Amino acid sequence: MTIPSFVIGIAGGTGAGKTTVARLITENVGDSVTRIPVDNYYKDLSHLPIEERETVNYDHPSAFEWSLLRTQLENLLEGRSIEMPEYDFTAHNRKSDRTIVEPTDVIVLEGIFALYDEKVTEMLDLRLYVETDADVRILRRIQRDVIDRGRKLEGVMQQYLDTVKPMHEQFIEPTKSHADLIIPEGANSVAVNLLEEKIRTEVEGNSSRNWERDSIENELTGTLEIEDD
Ligand SMILES: Nc1ncnc2c1ncn2[C@@H]1O[C@H](COP(=O)(O)OP(=O)(O)O)[C@@H](O)[C@H]1O
Ligand SMILES: O=c1ccn([C@@H]2O[C@H](COP(=O)(O)O)[C@@H](O)[C@H]2O)c(=O)[nH]1
Repeated sequence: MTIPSFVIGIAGGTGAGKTTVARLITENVGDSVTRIPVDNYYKDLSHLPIEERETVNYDHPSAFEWSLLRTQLENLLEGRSIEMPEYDFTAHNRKSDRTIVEPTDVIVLEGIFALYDEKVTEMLDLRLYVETDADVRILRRIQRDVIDRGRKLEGVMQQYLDTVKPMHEQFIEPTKSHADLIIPEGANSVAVNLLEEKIRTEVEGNSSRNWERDSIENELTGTLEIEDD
């Protein structure tokens, strides 16, 4: 059983480069890392027709099932596997399938609201906010939403002006104050290299959470290790 030793939260606006930073800073730790997209915890809207789901404000905190995210993160931190929901951006809805996620040494929680909920934020060992100019972010978003998420340009522009931009200013940008580190211009190589090194060190066993992990494991196995020195 693995008790995660290092939990990282990566927040930032849409298109800021959160997923890219998450991938780059953890690509050298192989199977020791699990990525949890906060987007997977959008509420299940199966009871609404697609026309109504298209009009939901997905950039408001109330769009998320926070209780499920808290519980699942707690379970992972205590060494239990979870059934993580999956999300379909084209259908604006949760998928019927869930993914079994086993706890690993490093957990990366990533999403626009990764630093929003107090209880979730308390569970993080390192809080990052990726900061990228709004014009760069909207250009990236247009490209992604039209190509990968099957949206029309007019719809993407309207959604940006109606909800994405104002919610970013009201709710997402202020979470920057919860960050330990602000990463300018997304995946910049200096920040990526430093964070990569930090994560490697944590995986190799130097984190404070390892003390907690050892004691939980000892409790569970009923053993007590006495150090010689
Ligand atoms: N530093 C960067 N330079 C150039 N393109 C980038 C950079 N970071 C991310 N991108 C590109 O921008 C798009 C959005 O990045 P992504 O990491 O998915 O953002 P987010 O997860 O914050 O929405 C992707 O196509 C990605 O390849
Ligand atoms: O059904 C949905 C759910 C979410 N969105 C948009 O997604 C982004 C968050 O994803 P990023 O990868 O961080 O960009 C958020 O701004 C929502 O507006 C959506 O369009 N439809």
